Amino acid sequence: MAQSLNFFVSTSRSPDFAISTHSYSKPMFQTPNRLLKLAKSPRKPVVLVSADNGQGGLSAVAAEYVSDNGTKPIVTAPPDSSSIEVDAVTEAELKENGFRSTRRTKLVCTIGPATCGFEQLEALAVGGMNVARINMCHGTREWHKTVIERVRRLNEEKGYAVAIMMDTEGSEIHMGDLGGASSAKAEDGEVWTFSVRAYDSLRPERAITVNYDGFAEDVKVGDELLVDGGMVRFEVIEKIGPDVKCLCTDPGLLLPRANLTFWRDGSLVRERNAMLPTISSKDWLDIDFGIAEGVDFIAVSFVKSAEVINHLKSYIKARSRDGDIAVLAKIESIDSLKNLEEIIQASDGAMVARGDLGAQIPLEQVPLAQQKIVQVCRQLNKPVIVASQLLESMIEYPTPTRAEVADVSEAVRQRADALMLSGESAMGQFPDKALTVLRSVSLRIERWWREEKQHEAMDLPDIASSFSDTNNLEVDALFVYTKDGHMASLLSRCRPDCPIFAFTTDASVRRRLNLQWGLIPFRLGFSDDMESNLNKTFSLLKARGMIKSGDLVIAVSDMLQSIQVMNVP
Ligand SMILES: Nc1ncnc2c1ncn2[C@@H]1O[C@H](COP(=O)(O)OP(=O)(O)OP(=O)(O)O)[C@@H](O)[C@H]1O
Ligand SMILES: CC(=O)C(=O)O
Ligand SMILES: [K+]
Ligand SMILES: [Mg+2]
Repeated sequence: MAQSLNFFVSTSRSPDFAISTHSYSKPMFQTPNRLLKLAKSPRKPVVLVSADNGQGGLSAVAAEYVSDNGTKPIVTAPPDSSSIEVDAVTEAELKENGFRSTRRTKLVCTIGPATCGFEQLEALAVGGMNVARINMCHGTREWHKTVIERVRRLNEEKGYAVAIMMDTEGSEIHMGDLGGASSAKAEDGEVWTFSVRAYDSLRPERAITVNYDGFAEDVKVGDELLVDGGMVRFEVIEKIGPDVKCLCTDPGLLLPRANLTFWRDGSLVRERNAMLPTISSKDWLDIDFGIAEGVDFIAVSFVKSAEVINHLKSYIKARSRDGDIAVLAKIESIDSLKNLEEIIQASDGAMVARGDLGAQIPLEQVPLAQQKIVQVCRQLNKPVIVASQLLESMIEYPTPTRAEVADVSEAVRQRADALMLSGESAMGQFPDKALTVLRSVSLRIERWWREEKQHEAMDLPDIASSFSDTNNLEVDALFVYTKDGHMASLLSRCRPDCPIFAFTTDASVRRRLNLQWGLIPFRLGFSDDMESNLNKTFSLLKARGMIKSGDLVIAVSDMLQSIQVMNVP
């Protein structure tokens, strides 16, 4: 039976909106007309605040609703009305451990030779992979197509909602592919030749192809050449036509297509590639491929401004079947930091791409940049991924370093939406173990947040200041019925203590929601009648043992301006 609650309906505290409170008490709470009117004026946040859960003590829950008048309805065949799509791992987790223990931080795995087989992909899905990333820097389109098909098969056959993220190559300068070798060792004092010449079959010893034609003209004798942001260093000692002779000063392993940067007098040489477009002609072909294959996210490398994001978004809109590929901005250059807010505002999410970022700004600035990017994304309600070298040592070893565990913990503490594995899952020896480390560290830190009531003092202007009280109600789960996912992401942004069950009719919305903090996306056919939606959800979830009678649930929807609080019958 529904529980009796008193609600105060108010607009957010933001100075743009007048405070309007409205007390309301009903077993099944339906939004009063006053709220309906408010919510109907487009783009006005409305906050529903409940006080007094009937069991004494002040409690509050806030749900923010932004009217969706501008968004177009998504047309897809509704799923079978008698079923609910959820993956076996989530189902088992909910059954065994209940709501509290579900992982909130999402996990992205880069797929490479170590993980491209169907069984390997399945092992990652079982291990908690929410998003599979394919990096167009590596492999052929045929290879990527096979990976996409396998992930899709996994979703269809096993009920997963693993999303696909395509990461563009971008036009930064990088080495060639080492003629098929998996790596090459550069030793101290050796002289290597970097050249724009393509060595077709036989790569001479200590010779590296560079992908940028202007390379030999742009570098100067005395420049420092950094591979992968400093993993290996060279000094330019001589230029002979297209060949540039470089002396190895910091030895290390050269990996295929490793990124190259140049430093002169202690600062990064940027002019050389300022003219290169963010999205190269090869990238556009890859993007066409991604659109044709129906990827869920396109992550744009080396974004410099919001313009390129807007351009890509309109390109996708014109070409994609339902215009529903989300565009993520990779923050990995000085320019992207300079234009951070406008880039993130234009994007559907962002990635803290610490690998290249660390090659462009001093390493000691990377942690602060990360914190800033995560915060801006939260403010602007965009999902954010923390990426690169989280568990780098696990490429070779089965256990992480303590420092790596601390780094992962910090990203979880910052409440990033997602963590990403790169080489650890693409070509490492222990992809499943690395994923397990991300999963267990996430769970541990999230539990700490709840147990210690470590609710951040983050200022989210559009969310009721009663946000911290949200958790006092001790709700077991938030249910959100969402067509395009927007309402679900608003709830995710609040980072509540309880999991958010996001129900959507659309399989691609379900996959995209899988990147966002705390959302457990389900695919379910539903109508405008919330009462029947709830009854149906309860009976389907109860039948599968994912909820039980007495669980306290708050339900919101972006089709109807309603919020309901009830115990599962
Ligand atoms: N599809 C692939 N085929 C072969 N190797 C791959 C593939 N994807 C990734 N790798 C390997 O895994 C490593 C780490 O992957 P990652 O995606 O982080 O690439 P990256 O080269 O560091 O570039 P980026 O800056 O785009 O992340 C790569 O350097 C490469 O050796
Ligand atoms: C992920 C990525 O592109 C980077 O860290 O550079
Ligand atoms: K890339
Ligand atoms: Mg990068």
